Amino acid sequence: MSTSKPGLTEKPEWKALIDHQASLKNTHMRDLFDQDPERFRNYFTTAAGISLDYSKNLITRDTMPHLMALARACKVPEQIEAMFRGDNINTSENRPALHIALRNLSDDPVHVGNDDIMPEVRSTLARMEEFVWRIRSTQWRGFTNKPFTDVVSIGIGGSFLGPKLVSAALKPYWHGRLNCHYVANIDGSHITEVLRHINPETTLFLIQSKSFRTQETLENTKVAREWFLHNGGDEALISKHFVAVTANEKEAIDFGIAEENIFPMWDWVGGRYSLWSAIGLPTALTIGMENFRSLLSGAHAMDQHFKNAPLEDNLPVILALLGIWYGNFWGADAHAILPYDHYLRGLPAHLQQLDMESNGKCVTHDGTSVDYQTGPIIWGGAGANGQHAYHQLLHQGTRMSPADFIIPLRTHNPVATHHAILFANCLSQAQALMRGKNLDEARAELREQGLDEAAIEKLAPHKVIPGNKPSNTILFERSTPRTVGALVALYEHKTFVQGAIWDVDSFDQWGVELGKQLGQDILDRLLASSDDKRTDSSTDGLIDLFRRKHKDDA
Ligand SMILES: O=P(O)(O)OC[C@H]1O[C@H](O)[C@H](O)[C@@H](O)[C@@H]1O
Repeated sequence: MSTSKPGLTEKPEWKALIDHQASLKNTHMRDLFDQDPERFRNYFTTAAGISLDYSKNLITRDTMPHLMALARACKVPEQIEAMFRGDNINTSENRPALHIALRNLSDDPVHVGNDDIMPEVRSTLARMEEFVWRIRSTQWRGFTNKPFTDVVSIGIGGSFLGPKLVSAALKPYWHGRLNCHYVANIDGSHITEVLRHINPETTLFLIQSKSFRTQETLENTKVAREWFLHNGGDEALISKHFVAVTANEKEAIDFGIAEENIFPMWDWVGGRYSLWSAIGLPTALTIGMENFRSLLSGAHAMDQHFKNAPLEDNLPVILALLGIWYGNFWGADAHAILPYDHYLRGLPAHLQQLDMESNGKCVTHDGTSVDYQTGPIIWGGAGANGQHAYHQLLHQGTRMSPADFIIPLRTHNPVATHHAILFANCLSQAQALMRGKNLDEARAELREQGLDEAAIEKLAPHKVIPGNKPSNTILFERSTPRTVGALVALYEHKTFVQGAIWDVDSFDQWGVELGKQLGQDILDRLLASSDDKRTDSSTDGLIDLFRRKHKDDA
């Protein structure tokens, strides 16, 4: 590494963690639980309505102090301050990352340069409020004067996953007549399937794109517009049915969106952090503005906790450090997000973008190549479904993937004893991962079933479950706007802390650009009347296949 400052792996705190990990290699978590009856209490903490049990981790009383020392050596507290202060922490794009301003419900200013951005944030919220009221109260109607029944949000990436997650998470709070649909993919089947079921007279389109340059979003918007014009609408009626959220007002206007129908976005909000802005309009339209403000208040409560709590009690910091512990010192490549809540089933997809786009980086702020692992592969899905599918790998596979079990204490839908069963499933999975089953236990179990000794010896190794697999359990009262807001903000800040330790820019995403550039060139070749350009034999061969097939079709 050609850096003048000592790199992360040269820090004494890093080296101390390597030694500490070596000292724990032969420790089993079940012994740690047996030795300390207070273990649950010692590793349980609550903030902003979210509780975290992190007792089922490969940690002793020395581990967290070591990790906290690393966080301090990496100036995590200073970096938290810098984020809240509005410093240009997105160094490659020379901008701040101020999603915290979008849910700043205090009277405190938030500055970008010398300007307080809060008046603009508040006035946008007020505009959203008025818009939501006009649609929901049916003051604003479709071109045949019928109230809207459907909202179609067209957007992708950060302009899709966040609002989709939150809208689904808060389904119990949907009230009124509005259905909400999302169109993201450039696969024509996506928009076709949505348009098939809606009526142009009663459909409102929300075009969601920070840049207003994203191919998928613009192409899908063109299709929606054509569909509208061919099904009773005309140019003069577009402004009744098309609304945009963007930081690029000019291109939205050029595209044909009426100026008064454009809600602002700002450079200082990353797409994957934007569900709190007007990008959240699909959510606000379905749950109402009061609930949307509660969502913001939950996130704000987590922001306050993150900003003010000591590192030792700081939920995002604890989660981040545990992730560092496994990714950098135990060789884990992945991290599982396992929501035991039907409404939160979109959380793994949202966190995939949040975490992998933020911390999937290989150079530090100053452009030096890292010599350590950065962001993990985020994966997961709803429990208990996953137990009947991929949990097998968690229990007996050779790879390490720490997991977050996420579950509300109470359900919106108390059906029979379902919630107790769901809760039992969640706890038993975490317990099984922690305890496992050793060879003696496997043998004893088979003996009880009456197997002979030869059969026992044959089968027992297959029934051994190593255990010692780490997990967190994240709990809250119920999936409400406030708790969902706090939960999503918790993961945003966790991601930030990890990026701060790895010294990467968590707010850019240059890696996604190359595919876009090459995609345009390939598209030109697919559609051209002839193609004699050559790049590499695989891409050329596949282009030829497509071209031949479409020539055959024609
Ligand atoms: O909101 P837009 O400008 O349309 O961007 C949509 C998405 O596309 C990009 O390619 C980025 O990878 C995402 O971070 C972004 O959220």
